[in-house]
Amino acid sequence: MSLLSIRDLEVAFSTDGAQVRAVRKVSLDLAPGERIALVGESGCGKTTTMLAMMGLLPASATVSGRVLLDGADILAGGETSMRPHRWTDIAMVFQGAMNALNPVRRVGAQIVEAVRIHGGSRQEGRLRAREVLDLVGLPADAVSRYPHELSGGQRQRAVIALALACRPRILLADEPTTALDVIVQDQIVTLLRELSDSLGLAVVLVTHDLALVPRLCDRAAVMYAGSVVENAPCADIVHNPRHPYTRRLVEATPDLAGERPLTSIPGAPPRLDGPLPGCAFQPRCDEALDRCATTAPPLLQLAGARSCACHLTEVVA
Ligand SMILES: Nc1ncnc2c1ncn2[C@@H]1O[C@H](COP(=O)(O)OP(=O)(O)OP(=O)(O)O)[C@@H](O)[C@H]1O
Repeated sequence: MSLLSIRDLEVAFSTDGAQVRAVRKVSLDLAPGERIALVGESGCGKTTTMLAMMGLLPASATVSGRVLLDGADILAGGETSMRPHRWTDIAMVFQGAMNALNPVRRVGAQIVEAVRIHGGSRQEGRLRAREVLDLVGLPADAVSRYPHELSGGQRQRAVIALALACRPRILLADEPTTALDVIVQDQIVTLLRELSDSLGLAVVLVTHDLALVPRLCDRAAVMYAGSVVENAPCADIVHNPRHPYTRRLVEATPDLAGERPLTSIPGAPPRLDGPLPGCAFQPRCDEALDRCATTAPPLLQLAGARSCACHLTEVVA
């Protein structure tokens, strides 16, 4: 059984009389200790999918579908069913979190507080703070440092330590290396991989940078305009992509394009506040068939534990 399964997740935001359908029928599975990536251009629904898993969407959001933890739906009961699992089973490193640590509280105190909020004593909190700071490779004196006394990479390690405070089984990491230099980026990716291996921690990495994905993850789900258009083991995503959008993403990624010339993807993703007839990628796709403009392709299961939503794949299959 999967540790976490998302089934037919839909999220819409009400804004100025319009409905933004940010997440459309997304289904994902995560096994214990597995590492998956959600990739795609800005605005394709990655963060919204993560926030739905944490039960942290704003009041303007309407959510449907199921989020199953150990087979039980934790979305159906709203906050009452989500709260017991937030941070203790599923934790999140938010986008930009390293700059959102409380600037006037020592790092250790912030971890002690997280433990106490979840029922631990101050003494347990102090012990756990030392443990998690050690786990993320920070020196023992980091416990009494203020965030501004740490480097960017150290602050990101502290944020990861904070997320691990209540021993979650799943870590959602939203753009955890953005705004860090390439050497520190590499250190954070290595840290996440080592933590996942040593703690059996399942990881969902959210990134727009496809080059990061094979360095950390077992498989990747590519999102476009709120939907998963391809889901496959990382090696297949990078070396044998089936969806034209995935192919264009690989060709636009410096570290993955190899000998091929780098090409950007023409045009922009569609607006999500109106109808999307047919395949959402069709206006930017140079392989589109007539039916792509009118009929949305279903997400087809293919051999090799992969799936793809493209009429061309259907033709080949
Ligand atoms: N609170 C909100 N109210 C209205 N629209 C929202 C809200 N949050 C997100 N959206 C819209 O939902 C869509 C998906 O956004 P989301 O942040 O999930 O994408 P993303 O792929 O994570 O992109 P990024 O990497 O830029 O965060 C976008 O069109 C965005 O404008």
